Amino acid sequence: MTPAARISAAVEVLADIDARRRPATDALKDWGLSHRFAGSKDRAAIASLVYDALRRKASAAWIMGETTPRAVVLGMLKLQRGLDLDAIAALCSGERFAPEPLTAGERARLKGGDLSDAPTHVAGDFPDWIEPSLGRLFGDDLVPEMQALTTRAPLDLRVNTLKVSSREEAHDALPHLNAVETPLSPLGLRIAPGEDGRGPAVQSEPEFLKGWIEIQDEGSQLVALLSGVRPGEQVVDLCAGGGGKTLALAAQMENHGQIYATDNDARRLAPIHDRLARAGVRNVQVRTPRAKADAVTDLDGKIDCVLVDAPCTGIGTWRRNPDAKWRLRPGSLEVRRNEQAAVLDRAARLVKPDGRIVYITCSILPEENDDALAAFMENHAGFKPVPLDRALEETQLGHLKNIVRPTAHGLQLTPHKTGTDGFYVAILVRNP
Ligand SMILES: C[S@@+](CC[C@H](N)C(=O)[O-])C[C@H]1O[C@@H](n2cnc3c(N)ncnc32)[C@H](O)[C@@H]1O
Repeated sequence: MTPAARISAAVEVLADIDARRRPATDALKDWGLSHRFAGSKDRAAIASLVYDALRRKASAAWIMGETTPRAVVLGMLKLQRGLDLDAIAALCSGERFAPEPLTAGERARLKGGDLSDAPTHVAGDFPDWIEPSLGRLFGDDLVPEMQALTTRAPLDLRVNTLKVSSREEAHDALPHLNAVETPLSPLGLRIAPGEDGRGPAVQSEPEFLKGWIEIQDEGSQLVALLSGVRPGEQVVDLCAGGGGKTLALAAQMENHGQIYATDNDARRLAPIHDRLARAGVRNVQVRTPRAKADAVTDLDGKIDCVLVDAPCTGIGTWRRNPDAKWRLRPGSLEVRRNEQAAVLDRAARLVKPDGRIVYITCSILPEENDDALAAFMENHAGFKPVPLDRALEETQLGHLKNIVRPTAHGLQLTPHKTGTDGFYVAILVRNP
């Protein structure tokens, strides 16, 4: 397919997403099935155009003065891909499979359109109803913070110290990936996104299959390190899901002590078994829930650290899931808030005196972060947040002190500040 034909295809896919209100992955898959002549490179390039258009949906429509899929793609080519008017006009030749030639109005918009008068939610490409909440966190930094969430994320790897002695060893074994060390996590390697937005097929590398490396955003690595889990502790990973954090905790504990990994959704937990085996983890007991039964009741009051990697809106991962932002609704935030209250309540019963809850989300909404903890502490007087500086020093992460955004009870990582996904973490200690 020509580059122009790929643009026509992206416009078609965006129209399908709009018309049928469906996730981008489904629309892209259907397009691929009904256009079997398109090769994998074409499909990747079209997906990349669609995701870039979703990243800049509001701002691209603003500079073009209309919200059609064609306008959004044209505006994105200017804003996200940095193409000038001539380059965009050359793609829109009207020839077979290429988009129709630019109209005079489109030319004028592509030449002169900018975001100087755009409302904040347009300049930052997010739904307007979350502006008051985001404003509470970011203040004057709101637009740059949200613009950083419209960029493409790199592919980060965590080096598994249960299998490899150092980050350098893993790095040197994978020279063809052109990875660099992550600046903040001592365990991370970073691969820049390719031109089509795709990273290399890391999962088929022999080193991945041997468990030397895991795919994990640097932010996720940092919040796991901040939990401060130590060899010998008793730990519950209450929302373990596929086990991303569990694996990181096991490596920090050097396979000593015990982690109980559970989740209320047995299907989400299922992949953890293979991942634990591959990573050489020996100190994790997976507690799969049976029917609705609580799988960790026997541990109440006995646990040093309960990790609550809470269900959340996932706003902090919008770099990776840009279509999620346009599907977010107040109702879904409310559902997540109720779930967060429920998991925190459950965590409280597990913690022993002087033990701690480490609360994590991949969200930047205060409602899911500080507010959730404030509500929790109102009902659980025995829990207090650990001061940020102390938590960072104790986990050898003092270098983050002037980079992260402190909040009332924890800290916020963001693409703008830390170059990571938007993770929030807070540590609450139970009275002795
Ligand atoms: C952010 S995901 C966890 C990701 C995982 N920790 C990782 O690092 O890959 C949140 C998880 O919380 C689980 N969850 C939601 N409500 C829960 C509850 N009441 N008890 C336990 N797990 C719950 C969801 O099934 C989901 O797997």
